[in-house]
Amino acid sequence: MLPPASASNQLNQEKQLAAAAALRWVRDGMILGLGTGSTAAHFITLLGEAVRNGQLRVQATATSQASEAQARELGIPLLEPRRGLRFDLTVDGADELDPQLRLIKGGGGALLREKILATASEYLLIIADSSKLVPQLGQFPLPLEVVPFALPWVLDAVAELGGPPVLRHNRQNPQEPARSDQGNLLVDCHFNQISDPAQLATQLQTIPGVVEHGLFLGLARAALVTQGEQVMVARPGIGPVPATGFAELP
Ligand SMILES: O=C(CO)[C@H](O)[C@H](O)COP(=O)(O)O
Repeated sequence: MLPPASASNQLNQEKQLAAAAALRWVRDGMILGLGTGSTAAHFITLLGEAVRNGQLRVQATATSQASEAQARELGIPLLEPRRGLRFDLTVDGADELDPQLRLIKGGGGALLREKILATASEYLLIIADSSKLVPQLGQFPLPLEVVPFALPWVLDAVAELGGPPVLRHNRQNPQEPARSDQGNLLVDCHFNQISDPAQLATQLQTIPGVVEHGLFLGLARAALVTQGEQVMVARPGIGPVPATGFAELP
């Protein structure tokens, strides 16, 4: 097994390769959704270069304040939310994806805006390193965005569902809870194995005070997952097979 530093370098390289492959799915004139996290950040960097070089003219909306700041700094034209706004393509990372392209997202705390943009997109393309593809969801703790007042009751309800909940803390200031861009709390639920993601999603949706959960079901149309140096493409229930490059959108 690789030592941790080399393993994380390798995963970072895989993220960069997946991001570079995703750039080839972007067409001139597209309206894009920009994801959040380290893999999405690689994509935004490459997109910014393509915009600066005049290779691509696009407009975009970001799924977090962090991604928005990065895109603004790189000169990517940004669109505010408005009625009727739809995205041709949203490119985002994931914490876990299974062979049906069901996802766990929200490790970076942006699950609410990520789900809003994914739902408003014609095409959600996931980019990921090889560690993210799993046979069954649940090893990665499932994030919830929770209204602060509701926290105690949400913790009780999630514990009853069999996913021991842990309130996420601010990395810079561990005494404080982590907050989403909306000012809500984040709770990570340790289910370990999620045998029926659809049933769990329904159960979580009915808990008052849960603003959103990190299960993304039926939203991803394709995923670019790098294994070593090879970028693979997976579609729900199909693949992964080596990605061939251009014109992957149906
Ligand atoms: O859902 C997310 C943020 O809320 C990210 O897409 C997810 O956490 C993956 O992050 P990374 O690309 O850094 O591994």
